[in-house]
Amino acid sequence: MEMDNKTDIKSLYLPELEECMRQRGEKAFRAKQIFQWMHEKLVTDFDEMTNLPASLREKLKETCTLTALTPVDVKVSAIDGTRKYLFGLADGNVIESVWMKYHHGNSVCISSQVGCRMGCRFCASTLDGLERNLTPSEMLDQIYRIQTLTGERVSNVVVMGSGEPMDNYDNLIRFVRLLSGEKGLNISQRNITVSTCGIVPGILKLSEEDLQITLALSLHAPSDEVRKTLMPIANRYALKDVLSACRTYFEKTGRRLTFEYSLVRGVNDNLEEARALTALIKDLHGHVNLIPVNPIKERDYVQSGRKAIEDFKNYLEKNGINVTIRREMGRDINGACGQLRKSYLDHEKEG
Ligand SMILES: C[S@@+](CC[C@H](N)C(=O)[O-])C[C@H]1O[C@@H](n2cnc3c(N)ncnc32)[C@H](O)[C@@H]1O
Ligand code: SF4
Repeated sequence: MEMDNKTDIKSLYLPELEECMRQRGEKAFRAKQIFQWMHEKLVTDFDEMTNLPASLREKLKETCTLTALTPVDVKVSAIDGTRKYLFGLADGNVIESVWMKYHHGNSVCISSQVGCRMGCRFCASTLDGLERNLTPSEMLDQIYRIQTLTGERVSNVVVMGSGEPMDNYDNLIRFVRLLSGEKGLNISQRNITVSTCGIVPGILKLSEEDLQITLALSLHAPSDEVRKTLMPIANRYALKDVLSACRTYFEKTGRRLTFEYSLVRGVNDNLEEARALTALIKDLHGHVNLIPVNPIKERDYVQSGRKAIEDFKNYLEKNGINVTIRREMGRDINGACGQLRKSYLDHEKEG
């Protein structure tokens, strides 16, 4: 966890931080104090760590970084209070995160990479490719900053913002363990969902981690043929292998799966596809989340009509599949994931 030869201490597990303190000639209990300042009190500056001697704070400033994202912009939905944050990173990159209020608590959707290299056809996050992976501390700090800015506790986290989490695997795992750790925000692993476009080795590895998180698979089509037209990753991993990996995840963890299915008019939304989808996942005990595709100006995909969406849902339901239509949160604030960042970058280029 070295950045510019400085240690990214917010990405360290407690025993690693203790070792880091020992190397600097400090007592191990200092690590506990610092860990608490970072992960419970959510401070953004070493000078706020008031129970540390000034000399240690200076030493930390010289040799360590304390990741703290800077809010660049926030859009608040007049419809449902959803907030979309644009955060600046230390290297000048920007990322977006979303805060949503549900009756069961507050949920944050975080980005796992700056951009994405997976190239899904309807997704704004991938239009400029992948810039870089986010560090564990940059993933955590999206939640920490939002909790501080809203003043409200976050109880659910979904890794469904820009980026493919399995393409940043080690940082993702560290992030999940720090976020759910007893000495951090202590968010239950059952309230953490990781969404993937279907990277088979990543899913299999995740099933061995002894984690209780929910796995969401971006399925989007019941056949390789249609899936390939929407998601280039389908050329690498066949559906039968992706679903077999999902089955392994379910068997190893006991966690029910979520299948995301973005409905695109005339592409994947007819009843023939609903039938094929039912056959494909029937014995996987999963839950289908239908997402009316959110059109982006760079592509010409169109959202399915209300009736087609309802018919699709009813077909699945009648055939024993647990299904919901995703409520469109923050419809009025540049909806699709990656779009706020994209319009910010385009504006910067023009300016
Ligand atoms: C942005 S991705 C991030 C997580 C991961 N990379 C994945 O693909 O599952 C989260 C979900 O949003 C969906 N998505 C992306 N762009 C969308 C759009 N314009 N309309 C509807 N859903 C979209 C993706 O297909 C995926 O199911
Ligand atoms: S849908 Fe997910 S994997 Fe596909 S380009 Fe967007 S962020 Fe990447």
